[in-house]
Amino acid sequence: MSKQFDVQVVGAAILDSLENPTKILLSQRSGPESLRGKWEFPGGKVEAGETCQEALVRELVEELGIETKLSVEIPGPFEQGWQLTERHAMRVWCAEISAGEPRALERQLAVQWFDVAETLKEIDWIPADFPIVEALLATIQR
Ligand SMILES: Nc1nc2c([nH]c(=O)n2[C@H]2C[C@H](O)[C@@H](COP(=O)(O)OP(=O)(O)OP(=O)(O)O)O2)c(=O)[nH]1
Repeated sequence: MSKQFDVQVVGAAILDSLENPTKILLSQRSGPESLRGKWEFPGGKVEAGETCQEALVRELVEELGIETKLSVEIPGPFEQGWQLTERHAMRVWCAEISAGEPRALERQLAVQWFDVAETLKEIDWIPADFPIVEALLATIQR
């Protein structure tokens, strides 16, 4: 679909193993108030002069203190990925940690591993993430 979004966001589905995923690492937002306490894919906004993949690797270093290897993208319906709001769209990649122990280094309330198979659907996600979670589950369970 061809729709242009003003703000490009990138996020990562960080899995314990790309070959045999059992756990996923999520961040819990502290703000804004409407999203406080909700869980999300770690990531953030792409800055000028960066590719989406560069921005995602940078955000994961800044937010969680980890180096990551990105693998396949979870493709959304738009060129810019998945619609989050009228202005924001997010591209999402599967990823694996290559170095470091994840810690909440920025404004997150928490960073936590969740069981992919049993809990992914029961998590208090940012509502805009639901279709991405469905697509992720379809990708993983294939
Ligand atoms: N990182 C991330 N953001 C998401 C997800 N779902 C969702 O609606 N969003 C929204 C929340 C924010 O409005 C926007 C991402 O902004 P952000 O605040 O995480 O990015 P940032 O750290 O680069 O931004 P800034 O506060 O430094 O300006 O996208 C998600 O799964 N992950």
